[in-house]
Amino acid sequence: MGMTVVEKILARAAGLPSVQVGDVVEPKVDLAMSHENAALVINQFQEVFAGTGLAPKVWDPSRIAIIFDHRVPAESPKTATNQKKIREFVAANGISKFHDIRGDRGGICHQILPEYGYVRPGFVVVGTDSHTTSHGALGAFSFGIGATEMASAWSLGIAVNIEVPATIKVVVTGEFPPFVGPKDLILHLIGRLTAQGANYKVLEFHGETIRRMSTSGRIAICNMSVEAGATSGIVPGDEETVRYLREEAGVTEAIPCVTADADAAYVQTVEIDVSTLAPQIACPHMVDNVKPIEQVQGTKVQQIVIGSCTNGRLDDLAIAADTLRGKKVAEGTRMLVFPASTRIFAQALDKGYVLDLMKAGAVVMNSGCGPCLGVHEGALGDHEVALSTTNRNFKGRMGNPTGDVYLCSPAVAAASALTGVITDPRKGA
Ligand SMILES: CC(C)[C@H](C(=O)O)[C@@H](O)C(=O)O
Ligand code: SF4
Repeated sequence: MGMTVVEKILARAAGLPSVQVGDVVEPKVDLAMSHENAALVINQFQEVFAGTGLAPKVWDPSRIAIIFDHRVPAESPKTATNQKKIREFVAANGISKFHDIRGDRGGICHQILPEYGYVRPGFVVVGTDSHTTSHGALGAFSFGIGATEMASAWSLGIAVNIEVPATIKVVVTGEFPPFVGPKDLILHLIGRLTAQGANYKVLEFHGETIRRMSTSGRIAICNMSVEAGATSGIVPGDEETVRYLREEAGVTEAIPCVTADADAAYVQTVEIDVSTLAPQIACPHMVDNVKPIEQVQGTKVQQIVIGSCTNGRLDDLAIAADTLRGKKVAEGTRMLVFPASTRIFAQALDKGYVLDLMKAGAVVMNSGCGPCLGVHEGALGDHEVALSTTNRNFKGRMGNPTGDVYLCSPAVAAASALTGVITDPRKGA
């Protein structure tokens, strides 16, 4: 029997000729990522060595990545002290893939890993963040784990007790209509599968639409795969993956890609033709509460957010700038834009997008998680409504349990910024 991409990756990483769904394996980890919650991992890591008489030592400092992003710059002395503790640990252990609070190499972890070429096709990537699924966009098997599991990864270089997940094949065909894109595709898919529909499973993306899709779009769909409950999303590595890693991440060494066998077994196949897809909106307070825009247009919005690891890349900012250039954000609505990395921020400056957005009335914020999680900046007032390109709309997301968060594409967010109500971007075309 053939193997899926993830089965092949796990077999190689576990040193086995093959694996099957349900097998429990302990694959070697190629990259272990944390952000500010590395502080928790450090505590657990020290526990692992307590009483052994051995000095705590990470298995391979070149394979650990730590990125400050959730609370940058620190919003409180507590966060600043945590960051200080992590910085000291990084220095003491020689961890090289460290991204501190800096304007020249900062950003959200799920943007930094692809941007710096830290992730490659076929890698096993673990991260103490649920959206670690993002890196499936580069053909890696990449998933979120807890601080305790991460402490074992740091000490042993393996992911412990990994049950080989079943895989759902998602075949996407057709040409996106104008103002419809990868974000609408993934919202639609989550709506169809539901928030638990892919629990303990991998979403493996195929089809001509995926083959034509940029790495940015692939990151958006793999990023949100976890919102259907998936362990991970994965786009098997292809020419676009190699192009991205060479041209954008500057990778020079060979980039072998892992593909699925023709006779691989899938637990389910989902087919989507995007040529008739409308802009999709995830309504409060569940990501699977997805409706076509027709059903919610006209809803008044106080805060528009464009950014995050889902949609804070240059193509997303280009859509926003193209929509707002020479126009104004509606009175009574505020628009917050936060580029996913400082590199993207600099590119957006070069292209004039930042000035276009500022002149229109948007507030362009530093790169990081910003308002997405609701713990840093850009909180909602009581009973306010946000329309956001981020990936979660749970109660309290964006810092206020009485607020409502609607999720959408950059095209919808930008069109709505001009009107102050949820607006179909196709109408202005
Ligand atoms: C804070 C962090 C652990 C969390 C996650 O796991 O995803 C956050 O990034 C989020 O998006 O909710
Ligand atoms: S931008 Fe949002 S979803 Fe992404 S890692 Fe940060 S908090 Fe999580």
